[in-house]
Amino acid sequence: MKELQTDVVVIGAGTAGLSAYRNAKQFTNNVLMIESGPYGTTCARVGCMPSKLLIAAAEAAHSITMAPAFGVHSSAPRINGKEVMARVKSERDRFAGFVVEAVDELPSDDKIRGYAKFLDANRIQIDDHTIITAKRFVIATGSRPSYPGVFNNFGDKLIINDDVFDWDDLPESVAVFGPGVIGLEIGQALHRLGVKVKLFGVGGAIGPLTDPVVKDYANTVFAEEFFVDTDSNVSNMMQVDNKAQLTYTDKQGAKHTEQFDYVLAATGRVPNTDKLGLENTGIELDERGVPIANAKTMQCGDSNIFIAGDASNMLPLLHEASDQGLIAGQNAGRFPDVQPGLRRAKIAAVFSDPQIAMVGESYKEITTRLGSCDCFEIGEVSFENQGRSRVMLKNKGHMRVYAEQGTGLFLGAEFISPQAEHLAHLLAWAVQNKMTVPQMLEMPYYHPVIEEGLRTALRDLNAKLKFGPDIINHCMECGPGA
Ligand SMILES: Cc1cc2nc3c(=O)[nH]c(=O)nc-3n(C[C@H](O)[C@H](O)[C@H](O)COP(=O)(O)OP(=O)(O)OC[C@H]3O[C@@H](n4cnc5c(N)ncnc54)[C@H](O)[C@@H]3O)c2cc1C
Ligand SMILES: NC(=O)c1ccc[n+]([C@@H]2O[C@H](COP(=O)([O-])OP(=O)(O)OC[C@H]3O[C@@H](n4cnc5c(N)ncnc54)[C@H](O)[C@@H]3O)[C@@H](O)[C@H]2O)c1
Repeated sequence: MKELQTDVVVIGAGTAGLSAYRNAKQFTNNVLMIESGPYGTTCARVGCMPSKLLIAAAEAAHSITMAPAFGVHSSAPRINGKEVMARVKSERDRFAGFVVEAVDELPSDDKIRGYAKFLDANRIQIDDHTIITAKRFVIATGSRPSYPGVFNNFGDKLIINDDVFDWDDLPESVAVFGPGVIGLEIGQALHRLGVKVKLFGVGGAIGPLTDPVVKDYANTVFAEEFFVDTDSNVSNMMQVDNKAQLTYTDKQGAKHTEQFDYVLAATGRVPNTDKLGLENTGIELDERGVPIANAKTMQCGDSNIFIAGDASNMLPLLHEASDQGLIAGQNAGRFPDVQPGLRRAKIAAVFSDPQIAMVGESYKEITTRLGSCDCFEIGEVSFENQGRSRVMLKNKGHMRVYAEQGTGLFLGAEFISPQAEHLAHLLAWAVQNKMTVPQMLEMPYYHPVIEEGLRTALRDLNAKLKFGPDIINHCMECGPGA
């Protein structure tokens, strides 16, 4: 067994780990980074980037399908699955290649390959070849898909997101379990690329939404396009004749037994903290075995251990992994001088069509915090008659915006709409700048743009806060269809 000593060990070379490594290095040269899997990060290899590449192909196909509604006719799209997957993989490899190149440039003595496990609060063992004694640690081990054990009945027909991006061709049929972010994005993209998709969920949940009005709208709009049952009843899961077979009960109560080429488990992810030997460190863990950390410093209790990225189970998103890695890395580097870092306004976007976005406090968080005190108001807008959205034939969506009574402080929003990714940024900037609804209405709005829909929602909110007049339907000074 090789023995090493260092100041800081970063476990995991994903987005959070790389950020932590770089930032810890600002304070000490003695930083080691441990990685058990391939370099390249989850985001670039099997996450954000390949999923958006698949969605881009689906959007191309969908725009051809929609063209006749504009009077533009061509033959129906012919989808070549091999070419679709070839582009997804070659572009994905390009993105992941940049990360691998960056890792290659790091000093080779700083990088150790193998699976790290804590022996105690100052020692980790890597596989069966190295023991490292370190003063501080950053856990940046990411997350992995989690699904009920019964799914294993599908045998090798059960897949996770990673497997989709290994395909050389598109399959004929996929049953997707979990209409959360991954299931919705990949499920709708596959459907638009001509794959027979059935998307099954539980309890009516859809995407990350918590606002019942927006959730209901999203449920309806996706179910109009393809088979989505967010409150499904599925049984008899098994593999038969080299196919995944299951029985589901439809909304009319009829039972259907169907076979699929694959079942995609998109039923959520769990932090990779359960096999790290954390019980040997003395740090406090929550009921899921995830270290309890300070969200401003990423420090676990007052220990020498920090955590970042999906492993922290705070907000499993790329920009959060990067920010948390920065904070954890700097604090591990300069420990015991631990300082709070910048935590930005919350923002999340789902790249479905229509897109879904959440900004600031969610409906669930606001109602939990403020209960039924009537101290917040909700403004809303439908995008069905919104001018720019109708022009583009993208007029599907509903937005709800929340603000505090009395102060008019903008708190957050949940919505499904065209170009939600962009609206979400405007709103997140407003949350971070602690803007009030009247201040947001003082900002410029061009015409005709989707942002005019946001303005309508804010005007509605402003009126409900008693800061402005009631909203007028078809208001003339707003511009036609605004
Ligand atoms: C399909 C999909 C689509 C997504 N799309 C988006 C998106 O559009 N936008 C967005 O913001 N986010 C998206 N995400 C989420 C985003 O990818 C993650 O939040 C982010 O990649 C997490 O980074 P990380 O550094 O925490 O983990 P990772 O990048 O997974 O890094 C963790 C690393 O730790 C290593 N490791 C684990 N255990 C050990 C150990 N014991 N010893 C050594 N090494 C270990 C792993 O091998 C891994 O390389 C998506 C995720 C998925 C799955
Ligand atoms: N666009 C993006 O930013 C993006 C894209 C993909 C993933 N991500 C990140 O990855 C995280 C994980 O995504 P995810 O989609 O795996 O998880 P998720 O938590 O978003 O969704 C899981 C879904 O599975 C459902 N579910 C649970 N058990 C089920 C069962 N037995 N049968 C059917 N449905 C079941 C849940 O009700 C939920 O709707 C997200 O929270 C997000 O932070 C982000």
